[in-house]
Amino acid sequence: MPSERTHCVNTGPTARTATGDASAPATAEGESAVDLLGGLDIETTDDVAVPDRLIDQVIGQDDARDVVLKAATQRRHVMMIGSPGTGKSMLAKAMSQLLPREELQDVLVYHNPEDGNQPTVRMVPAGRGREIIETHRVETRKRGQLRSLVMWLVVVAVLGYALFVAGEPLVGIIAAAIVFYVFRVGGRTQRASVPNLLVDNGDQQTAPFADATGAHAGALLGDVRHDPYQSGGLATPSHDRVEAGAIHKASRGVLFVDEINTLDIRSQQKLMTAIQEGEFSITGQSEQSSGAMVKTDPVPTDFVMMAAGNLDAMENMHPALRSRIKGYGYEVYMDDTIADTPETRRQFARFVAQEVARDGRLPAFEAAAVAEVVLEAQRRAGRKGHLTLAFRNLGGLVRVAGDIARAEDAEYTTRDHVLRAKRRARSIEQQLADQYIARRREYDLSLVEGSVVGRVNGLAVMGEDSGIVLPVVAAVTPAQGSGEVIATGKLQAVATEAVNNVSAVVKKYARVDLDEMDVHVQFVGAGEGGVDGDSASVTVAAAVVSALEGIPVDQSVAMTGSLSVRGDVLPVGGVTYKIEAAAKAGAKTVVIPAANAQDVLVEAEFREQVDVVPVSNISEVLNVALVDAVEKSSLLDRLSAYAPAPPGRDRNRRSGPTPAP
Ligand SMILES: Nc1ncnc2c1ncn2[C@@H]1O[C@H](COP(=O)(O)OP(=O)(O)OP(=O)(O)O)[C@@H](O)[C@H]1O
Repeated sequence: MPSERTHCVNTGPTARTATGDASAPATAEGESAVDLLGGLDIETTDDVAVPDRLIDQVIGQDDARDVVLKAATQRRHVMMIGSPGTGKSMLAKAMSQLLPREELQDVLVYHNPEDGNQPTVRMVPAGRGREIIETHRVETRKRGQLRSLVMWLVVVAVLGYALFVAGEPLVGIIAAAIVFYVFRVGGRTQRASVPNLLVDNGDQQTAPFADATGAHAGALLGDVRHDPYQSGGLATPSHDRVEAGAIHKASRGVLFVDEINTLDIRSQQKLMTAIQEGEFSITGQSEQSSGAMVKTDPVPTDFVMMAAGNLDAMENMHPALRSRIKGYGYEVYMDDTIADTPETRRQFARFVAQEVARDGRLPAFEAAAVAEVVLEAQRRAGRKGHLTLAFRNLGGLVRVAGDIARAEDAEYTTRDHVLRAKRRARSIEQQLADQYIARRREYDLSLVEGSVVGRVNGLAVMGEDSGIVLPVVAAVTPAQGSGEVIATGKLQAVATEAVNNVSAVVKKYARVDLDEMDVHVQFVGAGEGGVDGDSASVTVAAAVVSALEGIPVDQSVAMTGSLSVRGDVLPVGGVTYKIEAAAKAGAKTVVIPAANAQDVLVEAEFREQVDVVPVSNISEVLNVALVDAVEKSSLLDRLSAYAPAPPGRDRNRRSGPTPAP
């Protein structure tokens, strides 16, 4: 639960302008921390008010928020589909705060004297369950004490009679043992009269929230424990062995199941029954267990279901379960990004304050540190004019920065802490990519100087956020029969696809018939991962054309882009990370699809290192990548008839510095 905070600054549109170092430029584009905070007048996140209700803490996801608010009043189910860490479980918890608490009940399970294997169930208002149990316990204790007293009196009487009157000590001991046993067995009947408090809502401040993500059948549906002592009066009464499942604990509250498709089919079917009937009997889940004999009366399962997952989850979940949720509720797709406006920036400042409050140990963030988080949110969005909504990862950055500050006993988390955290909180893929780049340097695989025929520095993405330079080498030889595409390594399919994409373009202008040539393509140093045939197609095309025409490629140029059969360069993903990888590897120019120009948000340190050239068609790519030669002019002339380059763009007149983010 979020801690309550003093309300100091309204993160709404009326906030004033900040003072102090927050007004210093924080980005190369000259945006000050104040701008990056949407004009917020704060020194640290201590000055930012954190709302009490979770639903008010949710940033972005307007559709999902509306749905949750609506579903809470109507008690409808919700299915949320979207990327991890965008707030699905947060919204589910928020829903539990919105549902009325007054209706909560406790559930008690009683021994059934007529059939010990069918315990009876009773519902009482929340909090009453504990009172009932306590009353029963006190009564049982009193009766037990009286019983013990009586038992010891009888034992003493029996022993006394046997010893002093009958003179038969052995008979007396046996008789006393029988008395002792009879009283013990009787005592068990007394224990059986104490009910089992199956669902205890006594302390619930809000409607319950049960997270059944990855739960096994017993945890989801309830279970009856196995009893190894089933004879000799030692058995535990069956009602005492009954355990509630998440579906019972969530009754009148929220049952949250993330990655819903990972629940086994049988559990999904039972879940459906629980949703439909609003009650579900508890029985032992293991057929070999003595618990399997036991089945309680139905226990209420009147919960609101909040299911979540990614798109795969929706495809793989039981269709009937999906239709049940859909039929009695809403489906909502989570947003990945949100428009970057002063208002959303202020909300991001609140996000940092929320995470600091939630963690409870992190030093508050200075305004400039918050601005750096907003910058990172811009970068991670991968779209110009947007901020990422992948808050779990962004929260990770906040925590690492705060932890660094804490380790240094700093009073506040500063911009420098955030910058260091960004380096430290690299994903596995980023770490791998850096190792990969270092290793390639060692083996001299990264060639970023001079010119080579048929070799082009392509760019690829590992994971979601790590670029690598992936050179493509092509050679063209006359074919024995009809020409083939031959790729070395495991990337035959990728290479064939890329060459097929470019062959239409090549055929139009080439002086040789590509069908009569074998095209050899090699992705240098690539494993299976990282290479997406589509985004490599411009690279493959440039390598093949260079090899066909014998014109060297400038190795300081790296490129990415997808090629249409008409020769247009189409947008691809991960351009920012690719540009950064090219800069790290030492490239001087990066060719990207013009349509991606607005997505570029390169870290300041790389901005001066590379010249980014947005292009729209293959002739522009070749114009930039091929070194000046007579053959090049002839090639470009032939190409211009097919895919004319925009006027004024030639190798000596590139588009200038990195486009502003
Ligand atoms: N929209 C949001 N607004 C504010 N904070 C958020 C938002 N989304 C996520 N967070 C923060 O990130 C944390 C993790 O988010 P949450 O667990 O809700 O993600 P999720 O979508 O359920 O992810 P997963 O599907 O991986 O479980 C939250 O506890 C919260 O601190």
